[in-house]
This record gives sequence, C-alpha cells and structure tokens, in this order.
Amino acid sequence: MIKVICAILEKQGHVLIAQRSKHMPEPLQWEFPGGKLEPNEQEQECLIREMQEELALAILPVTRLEPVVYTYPTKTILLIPYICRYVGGNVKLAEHQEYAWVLPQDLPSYDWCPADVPVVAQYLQLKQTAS
Ligand SMILES: Nc1nc2c([nH]c(=O)n2[C@H]2C[C@H](O)[C@@H](COP(=O)(O)OP(=O)(O)OP(=O)(O)O)O2)c(=O)[nH]1
Repeated sequence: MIKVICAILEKQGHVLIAQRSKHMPEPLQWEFPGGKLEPNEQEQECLIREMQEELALAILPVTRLEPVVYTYPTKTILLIPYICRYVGGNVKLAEHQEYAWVLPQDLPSYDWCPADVPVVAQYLQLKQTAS
C-alpha cells in the first residue's frame, strides 16, 4: 500500500487546493497537495518537502486527521491528511495545472480525487465541531 501525505493548508480562513495536471495519475482532479512518503522519511518531513518542491511554500503540519484507504484500479493508497499552518512563500506551480484558495464551505463543489472525498467531509466535520 502506497502512503501518500497531503496538506490541508489553512491561511486567513481559506484552504489551498490543487488541480492535478493532465499528465499525472488522476488527471485534472483536485487534491490536497502532497505526495508519496519516501523510505526512512517522517510524515511531517515528507509534507514539508513536497510542499516546497511542488508549490514553493513553507508550511508547518499541525493536526493529523484520520487516514483514508482507497483502491484505484491499479493501486491502493493510504492517504494521510494533516491540517497545516502557512509559514511563508508564494505559490509557484511546479507540477499542478491550477490552484485555488477556497472557503471551507466551497470545498465540496470541486471534482476531487475520489480518495479525498472523505477527507473533505472529515475536515468540514471538524470545523463545525470547533466553531
Ligand atoms: N498528493 C496527493 N495525491 C493524492 C491525493 N488523493 C489521491 O488520491 N492521491 C493519489 C494520486 C496519486 O495516485 C498518488 C500520489 O502520487 P503523487 O504523484 O502526487 O506523489 P509524488 O509527487 O510523490 O509522486 P512521484 O511524482 O514521485 O511519482 O495519490 C491527494 O489529496 N494528494
């Protein structure tokens, strides 16, 4: 099973989401940016690296959410989400097609990678409980 770490990056009440390019697996679908955990890497370390490589952003992972297992036709992934705090940088796309800072309530209206759908639900649930 492939472990994928993803960031729910919060900044001024908005959340960063990214659209996969047509050359990536799961083309043109939206995701929480991140990537595969490498051997001998800590989850938070992986996320800090991926956010820097893919988006030129410095972030701090804060809260680990419940991981989601999802089976695609050719692979099974364990998607591990972290709510993250923005530290610095301006978005510079290296791999993605597009990005957007969206209000939490608008998250459900995007065409998500299927593995992310329960992550969005979990995040919104948590936000409701917190407020
Ligand atoms: N990064 C990320 N990947 C996701 C999410 N949801 C989801 O199903 N995936 C899938 C898409 C890919 O099949 C896989 C992650 O691969 P990736 O291509 O983003 O990771 P990577 O940058 O480390 O990969 P690579 O280019 O080194 O092969 O997980 C998500 O929210 N974020």
